[in-house]
Amino acid sequence: MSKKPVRVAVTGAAGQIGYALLFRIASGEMLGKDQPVILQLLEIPDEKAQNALKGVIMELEDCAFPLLAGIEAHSDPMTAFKDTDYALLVGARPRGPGMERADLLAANAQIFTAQGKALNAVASRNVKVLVVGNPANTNAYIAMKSAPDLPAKNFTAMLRLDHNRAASQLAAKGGFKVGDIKKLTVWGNHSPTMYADYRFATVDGKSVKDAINDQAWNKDVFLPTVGKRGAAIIAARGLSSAASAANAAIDHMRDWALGSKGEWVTMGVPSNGEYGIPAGIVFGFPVTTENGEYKIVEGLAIDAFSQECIDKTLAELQGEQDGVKHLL
Ligand SMILES: NC(=O)C1=CN([C@@H]2O[C@H](COP(=O)(O)OP(=O)(O)OC[C@H]3O[C@@H](n4cnc5c(N)ncnc54)[C@H](O)[C@@H]3O)[C@@H](O)[C@H]2O)C=CC1
Ligand SMILES: O=C([O-])CC(=O)C(=O)O
Repeated sequence: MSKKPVRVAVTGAAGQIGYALLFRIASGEMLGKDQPVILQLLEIPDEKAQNALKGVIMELEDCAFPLLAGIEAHSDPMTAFKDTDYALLVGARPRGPGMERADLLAANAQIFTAQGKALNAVASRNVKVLVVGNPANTNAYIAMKSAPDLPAKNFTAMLRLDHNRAASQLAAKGGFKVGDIKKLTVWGNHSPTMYADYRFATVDGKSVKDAINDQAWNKDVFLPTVGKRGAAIIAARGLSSAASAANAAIDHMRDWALGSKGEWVTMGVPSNGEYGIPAGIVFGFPVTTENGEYKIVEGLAIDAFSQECIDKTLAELQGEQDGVKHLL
């Protein structure tokens, strides 16, 4: 018997990431090739954006995806999020050249307050929320705090792009196949302060750190390259990353919904105090996922260098959180 369709809300559906994301959700890459989906698409109530959304919907129709059980266009989160099982909060202003993601805080914070409230009011009580719009960790925190009737653990932020970038850089450096790298993680904020950590990573059971054996490269090349990759793409393309961001969103949701089969993945999730991160801070952690739930990998040794990196990214997140206190 075929499965009952699930509802997937996507905001910013007519934007660049939306355009790289929706077709893959509709083709079953996110929730499985046997899972029908109803897309509930949100754009701002502006004629140009709504027209662009219409065009995207026409293209979705023209793909004749067998798993696409319905498409809705919305301009109000209260209708877009009705009964939704998954919510991908992409819609927000992207940064341009010379901006840091934190510069978007003021512009984007109100969006996530309103959308958190709407999720609280109308979404499925089990809704799985992924915040992509920047600054992603703090926006996820804002949405979570604005939705007190939903479980806090259902609000996550995207650090998977950083995780995938780190894997790709390591593969190039060590001559590994990217898919063979296990137990990699990125701690903290989706910003240049993030700490991509390959101390535990393995390829075929062997230590990646031992194989690379180059702390100067780690500190002076790898961490800045991964941390500033978003800016490098803006400098090259004139626009922020979109296809790779959509790909990471698919990876994040797929693993959360369908399980990581024992492998570590990175998700930005509200801390319960793990590794000394104060409860409630939405922080990148290594997690494993099973049966629709994620679990933070605990008990990892944190050396002095790692602690310094973690403290730095935490301090930045706490600063961002302080900056939005008045909205919550
Ligand atoms: N977490 C991550 O790893 C990454 C995050 N991003 C962020 O994702 C966000 C979206 O990026 P793009 O798609 O490139 O931007 P874009 O400007 O191409 O599209 C954003 C869309 O969101 C819509 N929008 C704005 N406010 C909205 C609201 N309140 N409700 C619904 N829709 C709304 C806009 O009309 C626009 O169509 C940006 O904040 C960007 O910085 C981008 C790449 C990676
Ligand atoms: O850098 C940006 O503004 C977009 C983004 O988050 C990324 O590519 O990591």
